[in-house]
Amino acid sequence: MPNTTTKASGKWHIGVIGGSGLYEPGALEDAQEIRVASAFGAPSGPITTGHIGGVRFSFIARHGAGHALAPSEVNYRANIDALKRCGVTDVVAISAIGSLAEEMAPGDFVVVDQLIDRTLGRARSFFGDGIVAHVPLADPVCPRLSQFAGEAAGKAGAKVHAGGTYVAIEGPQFSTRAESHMYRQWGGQVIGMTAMPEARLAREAELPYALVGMVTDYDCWRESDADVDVAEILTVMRANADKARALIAALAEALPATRSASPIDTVLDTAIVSARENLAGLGAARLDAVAGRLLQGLPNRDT
Ligand SMILES: CSC[C@H]1O[C@H](OP(=O)(O)O)[C@H](O)[C@@H]1O
Ligand SMILES: Nc1ncnc2[nH]cnc12
Repeated sequence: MPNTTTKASGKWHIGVIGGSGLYEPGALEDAQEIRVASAFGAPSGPITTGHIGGVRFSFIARHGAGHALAPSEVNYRANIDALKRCGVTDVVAISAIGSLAEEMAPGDFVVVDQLIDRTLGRARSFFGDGIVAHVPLADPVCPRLSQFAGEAAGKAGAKVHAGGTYVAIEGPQFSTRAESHMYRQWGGQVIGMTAMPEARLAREAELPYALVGMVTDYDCWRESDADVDVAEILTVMRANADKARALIAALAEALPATRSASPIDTVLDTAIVSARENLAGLGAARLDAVAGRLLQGLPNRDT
């Protein structure tokens, strides 16, 4: 189902990336499961696409069916590229997160607004191979989409924190106690293993990105609390999965009828520094979705 929406249509098409414990999106009208090939390798799995009200949603489970992919094994580029190929206009990611802040308690939802990247060696850019792009990332999430996602989380019955700095660690091990204390000193409020490079790549693909984290634990900094373990995370996530699906449904209602342009839609206009003639070169072939807007009309030297 390539490119069923263009941003020019004024219609929302929300890509949802479901994290730990959220492997399917809930009821979508006329739901279809599709396999989308990406030039960047295999996405985590099929995409389920359908409508809620007038809004199209396309859902991918980040860790794949049966949670087969570790955070370092997720092909973040393929997932974002595949969503873009479906015609997604905006991406909402839903994640399990640990809390580094007393007031963000297990069960609460946090609409993340800043990220600290401690991941190592993950493919973090679509560009290279002759095409150099430097997108701005000062504010790595879209404030407009985050606002709607936060409203939707509230309507779904969650206690919502508007804003929070997420520390993305490589994992798969949880943090040491010293690291956990250090991240708190850095100003980290929540912690996870997947928001980077996902947010970077969404920005490069000109997709506004929002991240709603569901707090599952207090990591290992809090003396009165047991140290985080997976069983604890999955118990809280299972209890919250219905709320996450309700959030998706509420988002369809929270969005205005028409999608107006976002500055993120055209961020590549001023980010690509390589000579324009290089855009038709070798590296451009696989950028047909991510940077297709800029490549249209250029001769393709690969064919
Ligand atoms: C299953 S526990 C740790 C795992 O959960 C979070 O995943 P996601 O962000 O996809 O919900 C965390 O980042 C770790 O990958
Ligand atoms: N404490 C934690 N550290 C890293 N990722 C997590 N995901 C959920 N809880 C986490």
